[in-house]
Amino acid sequence: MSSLFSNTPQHLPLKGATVTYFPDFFSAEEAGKYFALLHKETPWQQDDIKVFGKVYPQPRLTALYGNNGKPYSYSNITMQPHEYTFALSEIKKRVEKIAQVSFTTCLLNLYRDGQDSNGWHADDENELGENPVIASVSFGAERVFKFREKANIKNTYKMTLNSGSLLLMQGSTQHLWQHQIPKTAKNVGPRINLTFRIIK
Ligand SMILES: O=C(O)CCC(=O)C(=O)O
Ligand SMILES: [Fe+2]
Repeated sequence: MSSLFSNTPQHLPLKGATVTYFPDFFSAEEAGKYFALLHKETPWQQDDIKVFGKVYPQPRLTALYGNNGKPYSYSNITMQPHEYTFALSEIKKRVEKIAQVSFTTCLLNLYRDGQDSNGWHADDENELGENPVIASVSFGAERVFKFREKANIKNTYKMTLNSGSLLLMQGSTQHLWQHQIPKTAKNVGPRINLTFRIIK
């Protein structure tokens, strides 16, 4: 249910996880400005992923930024970081105030339309350390975001991530739950997602 004070953080009811949703972390004006800037200025790339031995183009575009030169590897892809832009540093500072950690790295995802997606996964790569803090910012089209419990994949939780929102995942979340952005047949516009992480 949406409350009158939608700026209030919402703690998601996921067993054993610590996930907090801030629906209006950025104003609509800021979100629109950042969406346009990042859409235009980011050197988007499309890597190939291997699924059950077959190679496919990843169903979205990505870019990696970092302040310690460390690459990030997942799904057989290794990405090298670009240096933070002014806009990304501004966003990083805002997010760090709430998350109370210093992030090194930001993975950007561009979902061009409803056919772009992100399959079930947990952000549990070794270089993220035990109990990673992951701060996920969304700009542009609204998309459905789903969680499922690893120990009981029928136990799912579905929400919509709106433009300007922040989703903070902490504690045991990545150990116990997976998440995804499913494809949608709806006619949706592009969406940009930023996930701030710490790579040791
Ligand atoms: O686009 C999103 O909201 C999720 C992105 C994500 O899960 C990831 O990049 O690891
Ligand atoms: Fe993720």
